[in-house]
Amino acid sequence: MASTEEDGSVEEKENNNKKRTKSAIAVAWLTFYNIAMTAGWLVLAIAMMRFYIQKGTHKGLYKSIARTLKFFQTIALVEVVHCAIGIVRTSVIVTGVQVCSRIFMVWFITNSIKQIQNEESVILFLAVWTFTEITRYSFYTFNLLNHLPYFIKWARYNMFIIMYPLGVAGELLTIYTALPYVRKTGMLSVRLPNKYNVSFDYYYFLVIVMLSYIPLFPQLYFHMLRQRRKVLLGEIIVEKDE
Ligand SMILES: CCCCCCCCCCCCC/C=C/C(=O)SCCNC(=O)CCNC(=O)[C@H](O)C(C)(C)COP(=O)(O)OP(=O)(O)OC[C@H]1O[C@@H](n2cnc3c(N)ncnc32)[C@H](O)[C@@H]1OP(=O)(O)O
Repeated sequence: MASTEEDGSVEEKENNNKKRTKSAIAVAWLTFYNIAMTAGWLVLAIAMMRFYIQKGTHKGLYKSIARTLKFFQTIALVEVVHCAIGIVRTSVIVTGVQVCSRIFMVWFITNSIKQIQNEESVILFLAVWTFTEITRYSFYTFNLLNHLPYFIKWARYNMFIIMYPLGVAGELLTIYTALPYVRKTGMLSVRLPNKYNVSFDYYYFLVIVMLSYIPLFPQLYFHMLRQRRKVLLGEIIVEKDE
């Protein structure tokens, strides 16, 4: 009996150690990831500001930062994996919609349709994304290091109230501007007849994507409002009790 209890406690200790090691690895990875992403988006912010100051126009700005943008935005797919394996407490669906819609904007709209790259709406969503991501990743980094300045927390859970609609406006305007080019060129579309007997019209697909913002965006926005209430108002209640 004594030996079983002893075994049990050894096993328990081993399990606890494993859990601790796993979470330490997860914390180390997330810290590295968030620092790298903060740096990446900071590089983008500086590159955009430098371009504008030097050239005095936004024309050509997208092209100058395209590579860095594609790299850091595509890497964000890792965040869906973070949720799926449970190292961050966020919904796979919410994160998936957020990340995939961004990747879609970058690769299948802005990168594929050169004629729209100099539109003001592109600069609008780029500026909004950049500000949001610098705030978000630095929030996660400082939070993981247990040294979170209040202004970063405040910015993370307040700025989205304006930034989210602005970013979405920039994205929708960009897709809208792309529609005539897509229709004219028939890009990424599959016409009948063909040997697989399938057809796909990218123009109508984009119309559906635009319409899908109507049910999906409010869900993301209300998710963030709930997070805001949890983090900001929750903390106020705790402070009052203390
Ligand atoms: C095929 C084509 C498909 C097209 C589909 C089209 C439809 C699309 C419709 C909508 C489109 C939206 C487009 C987006 C536009 C913009 O981004 S505009 C710019 C403004 N944007 C924002 O403000 C973004 C706001 N959104 C987000 O922050 C996220 O994307 C999120 C997923 C919604 C965030 O939510 P969540 O992670 O749940 O909230 P948090 O409070 O930040 O975190 C919760 C907990 O998880 C921890 N955590 C999360 N990530 C990390 C991490 N990287 N590292 C460490 N920790 C992390 C976080 O600390 C929290 O933990 P706890 O404190 O323990 O709760």
